Amino acid sequence: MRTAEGLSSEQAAQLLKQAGPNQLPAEKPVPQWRKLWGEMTHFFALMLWCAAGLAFIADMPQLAVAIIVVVIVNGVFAHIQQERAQHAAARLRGLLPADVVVRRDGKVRKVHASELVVGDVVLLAAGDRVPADTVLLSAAAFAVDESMLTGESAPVPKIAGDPAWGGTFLVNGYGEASVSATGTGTKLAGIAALTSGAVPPPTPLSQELRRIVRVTAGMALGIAAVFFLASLLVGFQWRDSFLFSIGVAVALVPEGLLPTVTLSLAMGAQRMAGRSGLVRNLEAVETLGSTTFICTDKTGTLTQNRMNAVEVFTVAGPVQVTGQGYAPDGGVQGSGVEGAAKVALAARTASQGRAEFHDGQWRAQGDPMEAAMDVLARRLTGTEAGAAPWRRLPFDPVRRRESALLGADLFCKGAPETVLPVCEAVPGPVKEQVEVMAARGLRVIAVARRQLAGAPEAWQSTPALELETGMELLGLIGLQDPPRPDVADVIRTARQAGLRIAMITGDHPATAAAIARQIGLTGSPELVLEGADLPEDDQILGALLDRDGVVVSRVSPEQKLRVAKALQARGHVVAMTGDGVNDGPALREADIGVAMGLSGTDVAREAADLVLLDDHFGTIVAAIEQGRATYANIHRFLTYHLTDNVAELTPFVIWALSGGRFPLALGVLQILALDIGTDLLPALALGAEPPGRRILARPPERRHLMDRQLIIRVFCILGPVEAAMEMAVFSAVLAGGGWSRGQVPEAGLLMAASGAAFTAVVLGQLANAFACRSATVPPWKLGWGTNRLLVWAVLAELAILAVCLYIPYLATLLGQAPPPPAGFLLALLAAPAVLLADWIHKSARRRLRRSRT
Ligand SMILES: Nc1ncnc2c1ncn2[C@@H]1O[C@H](COP(=O)(O)OP(=O)(O)OP(=O)(O)O)[C@@H](O)[C@H]1O
Repeated sequence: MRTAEGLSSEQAAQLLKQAGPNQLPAEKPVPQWRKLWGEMTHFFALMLWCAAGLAFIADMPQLAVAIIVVVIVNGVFAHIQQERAQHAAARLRGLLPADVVVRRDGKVRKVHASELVVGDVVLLAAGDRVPADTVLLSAAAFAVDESMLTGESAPVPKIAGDPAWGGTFLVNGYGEASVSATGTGTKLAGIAALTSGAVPPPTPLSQELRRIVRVTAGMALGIAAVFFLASLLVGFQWRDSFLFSIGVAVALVPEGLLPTVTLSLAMGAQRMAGRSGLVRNLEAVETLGSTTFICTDKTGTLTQNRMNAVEVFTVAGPVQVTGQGYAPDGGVQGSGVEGAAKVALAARTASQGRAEFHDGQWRAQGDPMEAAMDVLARRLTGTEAGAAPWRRLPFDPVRRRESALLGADLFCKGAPETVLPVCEAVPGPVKEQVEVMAARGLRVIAVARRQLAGAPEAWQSTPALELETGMELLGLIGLQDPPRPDVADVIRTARQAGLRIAMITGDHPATAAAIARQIGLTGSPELVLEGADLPEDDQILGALLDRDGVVVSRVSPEQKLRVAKALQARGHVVAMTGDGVNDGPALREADIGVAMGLSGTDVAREAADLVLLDDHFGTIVAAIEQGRATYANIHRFLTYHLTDNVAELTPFVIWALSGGRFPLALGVLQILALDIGTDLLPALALGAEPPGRRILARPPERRHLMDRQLIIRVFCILGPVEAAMEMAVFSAVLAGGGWSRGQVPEAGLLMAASGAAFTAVVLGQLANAFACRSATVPPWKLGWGTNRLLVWAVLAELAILAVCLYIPYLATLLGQAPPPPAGFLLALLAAPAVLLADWIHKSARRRLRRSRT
């Protein structure tokens, strides 16, 4: 059934129906109940379970039940958030490119990897992931990385007849292979089942969160113990003392924090995807936010990757080739057109990429530079590509050239520095001409030929380095690749955001410098380095590169890795792009490895944290913007949550300081109602805040989530004001009801006063939610309605407040009653009080910053 031409579409469709898609078996999903159980047995939850158990022992069943309800509600909520985040991550993974080149119906076509069937003939090139188990039909310099199957990282050479296993990566050469097993039938499927339990190492964000959990839990337990002892000393019964200490512990545990962080990251990731940036793990969103240095390549990222050969230089002189982009028509001006045609034909033979004519334009199939060679040959000779070479010596970034053997001839094209030295005679003006063309921003490719002596078979297995010697130089081709139109603006924006940018390219220094100048990337003074000249010492290298606008040309993948390490050693958070087969180590080493979705290799995508679906430099900056926004959001709702904790803890502190003479304003159940009732939705809405306009107008910050600014805001400004209002309202209602210090207030009065205190905290938090939207600007300047979700969330918060106050059963359970009208009016003041304090603090900070600068 299989022919060298591959299957027909009908055969493939039928086989696909029979065998099913070429997908690894889905990991056996963890049952929902197990996940839910996990949410109810993590550290915070265990603390609460203990509290509930102790409450039972202490004969407080109501409290125990309430705490259990809290654990369950919180667990379900966290579970829903995690599921949503995981679905979002899975959806994003589904967007990753997964096309495979096959022969079907006698034609070369692209199909989705999942559509492969046994018998398909796939075309593989260096950088590809082998899409299914295959047997090689032909192979040239074919070497695969099988480390995912065997753990062995050295590339394994393969020849025709050898198997190439699905999931491995082709790191060198090219070939054709026939699919022998797909999906669950592949070798990888068996192994994937074994390794699916592997746990990835913790990321900086998860470490930071663990730190916060440990600190807050430690604080909660410590303070609760102090309260327990204090209340015993004051003369309370152990049962009451115990009740207080549970209240304190519960008040200090930010229950909803972790799921809110996960969801916020997932939302950030989804927004990035909306702007063509795909993160491969959620935590990368946060790391992107703290990026300080971008190392970007040139072709396709800063330029359009629409190569066009505009000049051919032969010994007879330069020939200008006209024709816009890939437009079909084009002419030639200059002498020696015949010589130029010879150069073009040789370059095309040494290329695998081709151009196809569609909708009045040439479109690249494969490498755009090689497609440009095809267009050039068509323009100069009017001929289509002829017979295929019988052997290819594919491009690699060390040789920087590519050759093909056709009949008794070897045709070679590549970087002039690597082609000219292997030519027998290089006419004087050629080297000069390379510099002249490169200085105009052209990518210069040298083209050469060698006539092989004897029968071609004798050269069948001669290594590339031996074949590519003693050549005759045919000429130079100058290719133009215009910069992306908006890249200069993006670079300006990135600069405003305090990001440093370096161009790290494999191209010629003069070409790279010219493009860098065109797009305004070069710094002053201009610094253009060559890979070979980089200092040996890593510290000196770091010091040399640690500035804006450096161009490093002719770099090898190993040098890229050194650059990433050297900049990290200087304290930078480095984003590094890469698309080649050997870029994996540099991408993994960088804090953010960035791969290309359109032009990059599967190898690079596999190693990357961020995949640019449009290959555009601007997408990196947009992703950094979103990363910063997400970090700011986590900061926002952390500020919001912790402020509430201050208001929740204060009644206990005052009660303890007064030696138990001042009644307790809030009970444990009210605190739980605040934490998981009124607070959760506004916190979520803060996590969804869109990026602020000025988020890229600030320099990058590398800071802890719980930094000094947050601690001052929470514990010195917002928290104390909210707590002061709560206690003032509580005291006022008590006093209005005739209570005086030292007395035990009558139960109804205490409940009404407690209801007023509860109301004050909820309204204070309502204002706080708006205040937390910005760390510098008061909420009225942001516009009250610019985060719609927050408006809905505070409306829901008010509804929950009303339910907690006016549904008698619930109010009694919480230990409160609706406050009297005067108490209610007073509680309303909590909102403007928080806003006022926030405004004064922000203005003072602004003034301080101004006076400092
Ligand atoms: N297919 C090819 N055939 C021959 N020579 C090539 C080919 N591709 C690239 N070269 C040569 O090798 C040099 C380095 O190319 P390489 O692809 O490694 O650079 P790069 O890092 O991807 O460049 P950029 O930063 O522009 O994306 C090029 O400047 C060119 O001279």
